[in-house]
This record gives sequence, C-alpha cells and structure tokens, in this order.
Amino acid sequence: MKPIEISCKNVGKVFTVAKGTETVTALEGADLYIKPGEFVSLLGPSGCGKTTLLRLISGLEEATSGEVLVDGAPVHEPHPEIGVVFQNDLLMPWRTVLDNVLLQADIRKNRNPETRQRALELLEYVGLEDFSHNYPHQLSGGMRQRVGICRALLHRPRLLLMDEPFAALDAMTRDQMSVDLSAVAKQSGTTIVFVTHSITEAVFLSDQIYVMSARPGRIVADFEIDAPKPRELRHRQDPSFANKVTQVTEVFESLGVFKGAAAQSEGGIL
Ligand SMILES: Nc1ncnc2c1ncn2[C@@H]1O[C@H](COP(=O)(O)OP(=O)(O)OP(=O)(O)O)[C@@H](O)[C@H]1O
Repeated sequence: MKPIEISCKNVGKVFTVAKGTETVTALEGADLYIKPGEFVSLLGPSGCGKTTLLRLISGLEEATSGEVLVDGAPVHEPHPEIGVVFQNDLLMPWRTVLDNVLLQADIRKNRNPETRQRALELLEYVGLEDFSHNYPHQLSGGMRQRVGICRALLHRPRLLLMDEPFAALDAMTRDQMSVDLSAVAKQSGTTIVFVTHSITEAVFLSDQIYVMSARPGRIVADFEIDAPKPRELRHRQDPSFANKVTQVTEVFESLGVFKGAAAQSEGGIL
C-alpha cells in the first residue's frame, strides 16, 4: 500500500445558491502539499471551507478554479482507495459491529474469510473484540467512532479523510481517541487529512497543520510538528507542544478569530 500524495494549487470553490441567483465563495487560492503518509490537519473557524477542501480532495466535488492533484493527476471523480470518517458515525443500526465494519467488503463484493479476519483484527486493535456481535445502540459514542474508523480502514485505504470525527465526543473520550488515532496513523502508514476546530488536537496529531482564515477560506499559515509518533497525552506538557499551540493561537488572534479578555470586558452590558 503506497500512501497517496496530494497537492492543491491555487484552488477555489464557488457555490451557486438561491436558485442560481447568488454565489458563495467557500475557498479561494488554496495552496497545499501533503506528502505520502503524512498526517495533515485543516484547522480553522466554522464555515471557512475545511469540509469543502476535504470534498475537493476526495473527488466528491470539483474545484471552480485551480487544480487538485492526487499522485500528480487531476481529480475528477471519487478515488476508490479512500477511507472516510465523519463527525456522525453513520453506522447502520440493523447491522452488528462486525457487519458494519464489513460494509465496504459487501459494497465491493469481497466479503470472504480474509476480509472477515481483517475486520476482527481491526476491532481487536481498537479494543472492541468483545463487541463484534453487538449493535450500534449498545455502544458508547467513542466505541461507535472506533467502529467507523475500522470500517474506513478495512480496505487498506491509501488516503483516510476525517471530518471532525471526534466533535461529538466528551473531552476524555476525545483525548483517548486522539491517542488511539496517533497509533493507528503510525501503524497504517496511510496519508491522513483531518478536519478540526481544535488547536490542541491538531498539534497533538499532525505532522503538518494548515491554518485557514474565515470565509472565503484561504490557507494563511502552516506549521510543521516534528515530535516523535505515536504521541501520548503527557507529551502535551512538553514546552515544544505548548509553544506550537501558542503560535497557532496567535495566528487566529491576528485574524480576529479570538479576542483577548481586555477587548471582551469593554462595553459593560453584563
Ligand atoms: N453545497 C453547498 N452549497 C452552497 N454553499 C455551500 C455548500 N457547501 C458549503 N457551502 C458554504 O461554503 C462555506 C464553507 O463551508 P464548509 O462546510 O466547507 O466549512 P467548514 O469550515 O467545514 O465549516 P464547519 O467547521 O462549520 O463544519 C459555508 O459558507 C457554507 O455555507
């Protein structure tokens, strides 16, 4: 499995809305490069075009300007070797955990002893070996997201796209999922593009962070994180981690996404 390489050159996306009478510029002049096997986060405020950029990379949506290249070739349709994990786990409630993981095998018509074995191994890897015959409603939110990750990894995707996969989880589960994902990323070696609003999550997980401005989304900064992987929660206490979080936070402050407490206390309506 050779992980996918991605480059976006001056990519823009304009949506036509209101029955064709108005347009929304979701993305403008986005440039980025993702090395094969890299873990990259797209980080930015709500509505800045993170999901749009992810959909352009996946081939589900076409750019209105610029180019999206996957392994050097322009993307015009969904790539077959992609795995996707969304904020909502989208598990099928009538399928068991194992059958949910095997969904991709059923769609690709290759359910066989080998894919079943791989599904069971993936479930064991994420600590769900005792739940393979349970149904989604019998699991916690974190467990369901783990099933979703196993399902996305079943066919050994060369690219894993994750759109705020932990957004609906409580803080402690989210921390554990980050640790688990760091290990999964290292072991699978696949290229991962991860959308998040969380600065600490992005710094914890990524090799590279692309910071996006508010709409129309532009890439305004990028940061390289070269800490060894897989990462553990205690690494968040390292001075280098704190420095990186501060640097990224300062970019958002300079963009006016975050305001200081002094600015907040002006006005006196409380
Ligand atoms: N299919 C669409 N048709 C029209 N406008 C769209 C469409 N998809 C996205 N947009 C608009 O494009 C902009 C960017 O949306 P997008 O979902 O990419 O942002 P985001 O950064 O992922 O947001 P969030 O963090 O809130 O999920 C928004 O203004 C949104 O309303």
